Amino acid sequence: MIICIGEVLAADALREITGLLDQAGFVEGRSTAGWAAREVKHNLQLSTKAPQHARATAIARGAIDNNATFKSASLPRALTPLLFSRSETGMGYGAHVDNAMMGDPPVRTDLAFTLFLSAPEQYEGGALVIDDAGGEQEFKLPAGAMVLYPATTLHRVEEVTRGRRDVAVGWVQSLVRDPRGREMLFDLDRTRRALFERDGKSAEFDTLQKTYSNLLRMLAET
Ligand SMILES: O=C(O)CCC(=O)C(=O)O
Ligand SMILES: [Fe+2]
Repeated sequence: MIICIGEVLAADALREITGLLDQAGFVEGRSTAGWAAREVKHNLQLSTKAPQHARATAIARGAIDNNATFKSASLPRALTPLLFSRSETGMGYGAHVDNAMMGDPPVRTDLAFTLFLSAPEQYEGGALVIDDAGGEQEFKLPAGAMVLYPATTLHRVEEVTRGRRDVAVGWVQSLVRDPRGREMLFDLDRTRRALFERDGKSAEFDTLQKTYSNLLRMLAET
């Protein structure tokens, strides 16, 4: 399941992050790629030691952690630190698969996300292309929007042919490892919320609520 979530970052949060990134120095992106992905990773990233990193992370994480759709779809158990990546003209990231485990303490990368920080009009090329069961799908979303996708896929970022593409990327270890389980819980969650919205706390809602909770109990690992 690949989902796009609009307006994860409000305009003021986006403005503050892009302001921070405009003042920051970026370093070669290769250092954080696995040994094979390194060959095809041609971008820049904000060093985690840069003074802007902590503030930009705090703003972005505040928005991501509070996003209801993100929580419902990913059921986060842990997130890796955010990576602020920049692709200038001529840069991109060839086809690769993300490392299964990242960070210290290690986070299992069940899901990956790209939070777009540049508006699509600011660059040409630079689409994130994800190769999933249905074929290749391209994503180039408005600034502040996110694509959340299985980290198990081969994916790439097309070369930027004009302008500059800034994004924040991260990975999620889900409470529910099996993507089929996550999808069922996501569907049930949306349905129980819609039913509650429509009819209030009905008997049907209570049953659905029970099913959601019991399925989560059955599938969640902590
Ligand atoms: O920039 C993106 O949209 C994705 C980058 C990526 O695939 C990665 O950092 O592993
Ligand atoms: Fe990747």
